[in-house]
Amino acid sequence: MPGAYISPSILSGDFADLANDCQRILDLGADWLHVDIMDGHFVPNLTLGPPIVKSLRDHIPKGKAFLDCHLMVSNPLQWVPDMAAAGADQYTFHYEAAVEKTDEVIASIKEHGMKAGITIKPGTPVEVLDPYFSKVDLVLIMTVEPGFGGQKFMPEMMSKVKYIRERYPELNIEVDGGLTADNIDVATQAGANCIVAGTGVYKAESPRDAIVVLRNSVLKQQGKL
Ligand SMILES: O=C(CO)[C@H](O)[C@H](O)COP(=O)(O)O
Repeated sequence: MPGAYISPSILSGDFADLANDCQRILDLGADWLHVDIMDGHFVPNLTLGPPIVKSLRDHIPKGKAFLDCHLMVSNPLQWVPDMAAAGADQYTFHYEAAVEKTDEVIASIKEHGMKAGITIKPGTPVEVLDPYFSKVDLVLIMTVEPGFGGQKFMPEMMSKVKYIRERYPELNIEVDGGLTADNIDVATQAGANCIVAGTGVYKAESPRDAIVVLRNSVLKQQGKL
């Protein structure tokens, strides 16, 4: 059975005080840090890139934080070496940006010593990932259109999570977009065990409690609570 991983999206954090902000979220109980990298081309927003990941890594060394990086970029192969050198732990790329090169991207991520994740936008059918489930460490099902935090969770994406969970009981399945304490059970009942939450953690009255609620929902579904 896979673990329960709560991965607050630092997109909702304080970019001008990033290291302290990330340490605060870790101290509040986060398992991973979700790092949203957007190139202004694959999605209509610009965020951060390898230099900032490296800088963050210099403040929070390997082993002290698992950097769960989601690359919303048009050329995922291009950024693998730079992200590995910057200290990323997991490199999740979009199938839509790598259709012809998917195997090559997965191989490159692994050669560079990172965990490999693959993801799809809401409009992409889950079956396109059939050849890759056994080759990756994580599948991310987007529950909003990628590009911005603070959007509404799309429950209709849960059929994709169920499809994967039925076939791969041990695979890490991550959900990302609009997850909060109010809708988390829908995602964990479908089989999600890695939970990204930006607004749902950072804007919660108690981010610490929000992390506990998200994790407990995963643990309950796994019969561990
Ligand atoms: O990938 C993302 C946007 O593309 C973000 O990680 C995601 O939207 C998290 O933010 P929120 O929980 O506020 O929706």
